[in-house]
Amino acid sequence: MKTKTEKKTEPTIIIVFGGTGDLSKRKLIPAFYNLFLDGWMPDKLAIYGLGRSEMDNESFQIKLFDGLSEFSRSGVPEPESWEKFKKNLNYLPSNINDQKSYKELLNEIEELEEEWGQRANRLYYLSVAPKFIETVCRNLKSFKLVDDQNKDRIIIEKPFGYDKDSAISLNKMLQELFDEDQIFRIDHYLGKETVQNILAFRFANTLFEPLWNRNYIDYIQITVAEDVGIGDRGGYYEGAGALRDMIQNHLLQILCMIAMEPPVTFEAEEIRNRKVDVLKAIRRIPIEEVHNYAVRGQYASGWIKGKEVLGYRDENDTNRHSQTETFAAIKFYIDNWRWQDVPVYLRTGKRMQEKTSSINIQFRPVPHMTFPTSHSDNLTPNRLTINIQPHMDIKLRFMTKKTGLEMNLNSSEMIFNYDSCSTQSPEAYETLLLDAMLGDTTLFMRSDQVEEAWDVLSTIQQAWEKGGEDFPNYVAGSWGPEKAEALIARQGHFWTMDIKKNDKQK
Ligand SMILES: NC(=O)C1=CN([C@@H]2O[C@H](COP(=O)(O)OP(=O)(O)OC[C@H]3O[C@@H](n4cnc5c(N)ncnc54)[C@H](OP(=O)(O)O)[C@@H]3O)[C@@H](O)[C@H]2O)C=CC1
Ligand SMILES: O=C1O[C@H](COP(=O)(O)O)[C@@H](O)[C@H](O)[C@H]1O
Repeated sequence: MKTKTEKKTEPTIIIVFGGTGDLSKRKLIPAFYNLFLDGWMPDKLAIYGLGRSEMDNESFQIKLFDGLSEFSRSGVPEPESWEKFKKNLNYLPSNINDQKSYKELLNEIEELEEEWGQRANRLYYLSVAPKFIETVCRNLKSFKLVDDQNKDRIIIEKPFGYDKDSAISLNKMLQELFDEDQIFRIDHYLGKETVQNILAFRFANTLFEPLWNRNYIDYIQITVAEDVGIGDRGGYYEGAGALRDMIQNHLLQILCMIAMEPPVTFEAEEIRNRKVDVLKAIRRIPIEEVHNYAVRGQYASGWIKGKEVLGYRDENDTNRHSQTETFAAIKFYIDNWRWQDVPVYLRTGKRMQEKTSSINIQFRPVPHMTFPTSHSDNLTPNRLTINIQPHMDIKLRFMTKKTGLEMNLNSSEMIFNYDSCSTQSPEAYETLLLDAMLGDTTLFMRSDQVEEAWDVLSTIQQAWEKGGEDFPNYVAGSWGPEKAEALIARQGHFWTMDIKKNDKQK
């Protein structure tokens, strides 16, 4: 298997539908720029931003420069690097619904390829609302902008469908037009350094794998908490909610990486097969049982870090009686030999007290208490914490003797901290865009993964669509609704954010 360095990207033309949009400015162009700075981009490179807005190349470049200055991990571009990079940036006014635009795009691409004296790899990034995906794809095919004989690829942003049926139709349409290995369904969490590291941590060490099962693990928690609200994405979010926006993709994908069986090789299909096995094994929750397994919430106004913030219904004034959840917590079980009866708790929410994403693997308590109770007050079960962001580290909690003449116990931690690494972590989009250019689908979602993930959630979606929740039910700046505490407390478990006082071994 070749490394990325050995593969080296071939002459490439990148076409961003939605090039004037938020994602392009904040994530995509900064990612392309950093790949360029780090020498990953081919010498023959062109990036086309597409949108309806009227502007010329120069104003487009200025807009992107501002975006880079604000959002790129490398900060304000150095003049020399920027001058070199901006030569690759072009703007093409275009309307997705107008066939003339595809003809113009084809002319533009063919002229450039003629100038280069060769056919380039064409990478189409669909950074547009889901309703446009079909129109763009059908036109890419009919205008022969994508050719399956060449290394042309299409990146599709989330949300991928709205539910299982819509995802199946979307997949059907895409697979009619393109080969599966040309389709890159992106989930940016899979590009995060800390998420990719789960595979290295689990499968490049002998230490943890023997313990990684129901015999030693009591329960698993995955939290993705955000302190931001929905901002100006209300139009999209109102029709999505936390279940579709975060759980269906990011949290279930993290769960797959935690729970999957060891892959035999690091090949894309092998990794994707092992992940889809997990999704298939997740126990489906009967619709009448949903209230026992899943909790939803919506934020009211409150305070975050000393700043007063609006409630969801005020922030998103499209629906004053909105029943859209901005928080979701779910208890799952995975029905297989490794994980039978181990609860897996997922939770995510907006306007929570802090931005923090972490995975906690809670090990079982010791089977027998060797030490006298008076000396073991602090005895806590082992716990492995994988902090995804903003703190990036892996912590292993274990018991040690407290220094002194008595045999008293103390909880200690071993920490691997990414700050100690000599190289700065690339942004998730950098990893994923480079992989897409190289044709590596490992970190992208295959059609069956997406459909299976929707299937896992389908009864929850049905139950929640009926409405009936007394929203808003949590204050901005808290850790979500009280029911989320009860969901986990019922089994004597607790969310690790609130552990300080109660974290004693039973
Ligand atoms: N922003 C984010 O953080 C994230 C976004 N996503 C997904 O990425 C996609 C894009 O999101 P985002 O950038 O936020 O959206 P924006 O609303 O900011 O951008 C939408 C883009 O679509 C273009 N557009 C709209 N209608 C047309 C049309 N008829 N013809 C041509 N272009 C059109 C707009 O250009 P113009 O107005 O110039 O026509 C604009 O460039 C969505 O699917 C979203 O769900 C996913 C994860 C995070
Ligand atoms: O996909 C999405 O992710 C972001 C959170 O991403 P992060 O990398 O900042 O953790 C979330 O805010 C957004 O609602 C969702 O669409």
